[in-house]
Amino acid sequence: MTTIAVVGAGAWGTALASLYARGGAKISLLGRDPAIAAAINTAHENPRYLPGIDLPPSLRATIDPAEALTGCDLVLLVVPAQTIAATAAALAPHLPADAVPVLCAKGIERETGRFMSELVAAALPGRPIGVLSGPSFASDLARGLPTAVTVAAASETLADSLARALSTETFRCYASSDLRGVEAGGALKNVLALAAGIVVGRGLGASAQAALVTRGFVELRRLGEALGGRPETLMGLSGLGDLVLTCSSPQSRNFSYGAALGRGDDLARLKLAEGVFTAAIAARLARDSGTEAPIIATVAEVLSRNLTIDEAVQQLLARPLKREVG
Ligand SMILES: NC(=O)C1=CN([C@@H]2O[C@H](COP(=O)(O)OP(=O)(O)OC[C@H]3O[C@@H](n4cnc5c(N)ncnc54)[C@H](O)[C@@H]3O)[C@@H](O)[C@H]2O)C=CC1
Ligand SMILES: O=C(CO)COP(=O)(O)O
Repeated sequence: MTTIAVVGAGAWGTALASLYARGGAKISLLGRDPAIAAAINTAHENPRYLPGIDLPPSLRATIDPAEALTGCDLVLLVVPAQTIAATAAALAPHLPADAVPVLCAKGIERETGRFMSELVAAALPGRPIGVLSGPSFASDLARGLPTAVTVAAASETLADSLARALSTETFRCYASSDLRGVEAGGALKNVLALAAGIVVGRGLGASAQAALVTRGFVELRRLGEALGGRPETLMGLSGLGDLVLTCSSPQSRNFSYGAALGRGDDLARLKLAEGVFTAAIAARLARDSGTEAPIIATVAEVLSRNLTIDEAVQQLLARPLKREVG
């Protein structure tokens, strides 16, 4: 049986760990906050990140890396994208030599433009790497609702074996060897979910929302390909699938952040919205690769307060007319 360690006791890490604990797997959950670990172990709830959701009593959380990581075959890294490099480096001394890191964060390092797999390859050299990404809300997964995602690794054999090890009766993992395509889709959809939220929060209507998602997908596909992803991956669960989910539901924190921005609400107390950190670097990668990505560029400008939302809408509508395809 595969022994799994989950690093990060936030919403997604807790949901994944509870899924595997329910399935009877050998699983440990590594957090940072002793109060949250204690609540998971005794009240079987994560009151901060998954309030009101019953966790399996067999799930054990700890804040001790050695306790969580000793003997693990797979280590799921489920911390915010901008902290992945530091987290991987801190884990290195505790990780068994043959443990495979599986990245579950969605983002691009904002200062360098490096993808999560590049950061982890540098911090944990010589290890094969997996990526898990796709349309999957933590609260859905934690409640045992059916969910399907993509699990990628450069080697097809490893991707197949990771997909087998990480699938359960309710969680279906499709294998892929397109690591970059899976990572690009997950990172870019967050920026587009911010845009969809802005459209809804500003009251621009369902027609504008559909146009935004469709043209947003064109950008995700174009830029994803320019960054090395395969078109079929970008049209799959980790690209189109996750874009559709997060651009249409207030359950998405990126969508909600965009909606708050669109309404002019206070942003201070909102939850993690990874797109906020990815937007500017995604816009820069588009510019550097000569890829047309006006929605992504506009989101970056709005977030940095260089454009108001009304100016942004006007600018997008005033772009020269063009053929839809080509
Ligand atoms: N929540 C969801 O439905 C899904 C989230 N994800 C991705 O998973 C990643 C994590 O998201 P969530 O768990 O939802 O976020 P969260 O905000 O619920 O939890 C983040 C966790 O990371 C820890 N953390 C924060 N800063 C840290 C640092 N500097 N070093 C180490 N740990 C740190 C926090 O203590 C917390 O346990 C994100 O990249 C997100 O896009 C992917 C799929 C679904
Ligand atoms: O990635 C997710 C669902 O697949 C979660 O989306 P948010 O981070 O926007 O909540």
